[in-house]
Amino acid sequence: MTATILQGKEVAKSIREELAVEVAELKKQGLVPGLTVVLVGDDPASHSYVRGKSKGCEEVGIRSELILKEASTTEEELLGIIRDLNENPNVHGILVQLPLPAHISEKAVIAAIHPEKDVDGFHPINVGNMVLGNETLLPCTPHGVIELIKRTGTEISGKHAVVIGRSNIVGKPVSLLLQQENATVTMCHSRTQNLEEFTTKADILVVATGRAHMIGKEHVKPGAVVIDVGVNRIDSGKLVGDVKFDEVQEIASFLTPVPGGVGPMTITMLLKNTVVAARKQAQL
Ligand SMILES: Nc1nc(=O)c2c([nH]1)NC[C@@H]1CN(c3ccc(C(=O)N[C@@H](CCC(=O)O)C(=O)O)cc3)C=[N+]21
Repeated sequence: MTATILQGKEVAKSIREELAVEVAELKKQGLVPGLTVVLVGDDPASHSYVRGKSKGCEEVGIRSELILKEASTTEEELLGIIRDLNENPNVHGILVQLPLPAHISEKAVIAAIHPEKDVDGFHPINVGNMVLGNETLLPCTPHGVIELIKRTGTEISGKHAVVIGRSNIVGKPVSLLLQQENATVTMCHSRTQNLEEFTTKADILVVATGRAHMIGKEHVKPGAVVIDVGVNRIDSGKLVGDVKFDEVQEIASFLTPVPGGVGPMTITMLLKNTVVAARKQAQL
C-alpha cells in the first residue's frame, strides 16, 4: 500500500477561504477581528512562525499587529503589555510566542491573558474547560490534527489511537480530544518501554516527539493513519518531521508531510479561534 498524502496546506486553504467569507460578513456588521502577537527576543524560528501567522491573518482579513520586544524585556513589562491588550476592545486574540527567554515565567504570562482572548487555548481556564468537554477556545495544533484526521474520512470512534509525546501543547490535549471523539487512546512518551508494541496496534498514530525521523515503518501498522506533528530543523536547514516519510509512506493509508501538513493547520485554527473570540466578545 502507498499512503495518500494528507496535504494540510490544501485543507488549510479551504478552511481559510471559508473564514474569509465569514470575516467579510462580520466587517459588514462593523466587527473587524483583531489578533496581536507578542514576540520577545530574536529566535529566528520564532520570527519565521510569526511571519506565517501575519500572512494567514492577511489572507482571511483579520487585522493583525505584531509587538516585538527585545530579549532583555522584563516579566513585569510583558505583563503590563498583556494587561493593556486585555483591555483593548479592538484586540480579540492575544498570542505570546513561546518559548520565552528563561527569565520570564511562561506560566505567569499565560495566566495573565484574558481567557476569552487566549487564542492559543493555553490558559488554565481554557484547558480546564477542554478537559471537562465544555465549549472553549481549543489549542490550535491538537484541533488541527483532529480536523485533518476527519478529512481522511476515517471514523475516529472506536479506533485505537496512539499518541507519542505528552507535552502540554500537543500530546496531552490531542489525546484528550481523540478520546472525546470516542477513540481508545494510548499515550506513549520518552520513557515508554517497547514503543513498537504499542504503536503497531494503532489505527491512528499521532507523533509529537520533537525528535527528527524517530518513527520508521517498524512502528506502524499497515493501513494506519499517521499524523506527524514534528517540526525539526536539521543541520542542512531543512525542516523535517518525526516520521521517516518515505518509509512510512509505503505502509500507512494516510500520512501528513512536513512541511505542508500539520503546520498550516495550526495557523488556520489560530485564525479560526480569533474569529470565534471576536464574535464572542462582540456578542455576534
Ligand atoms: N504561543 C505559541 N503558539 C504557537 O502555536 C506556537 C508557539 N507559541 N511557538 C512555536 C510553535 C510552533 N508553531 C508552528 C506553527 C506553524 C508552523 C508551520 O506552518 N510550518 C510550516 C513550515 C514553515 C517553515 O518552513 O518554516 C509547515 O509545516 O508547512 C510551524 C510551527 C506554532 N507554535
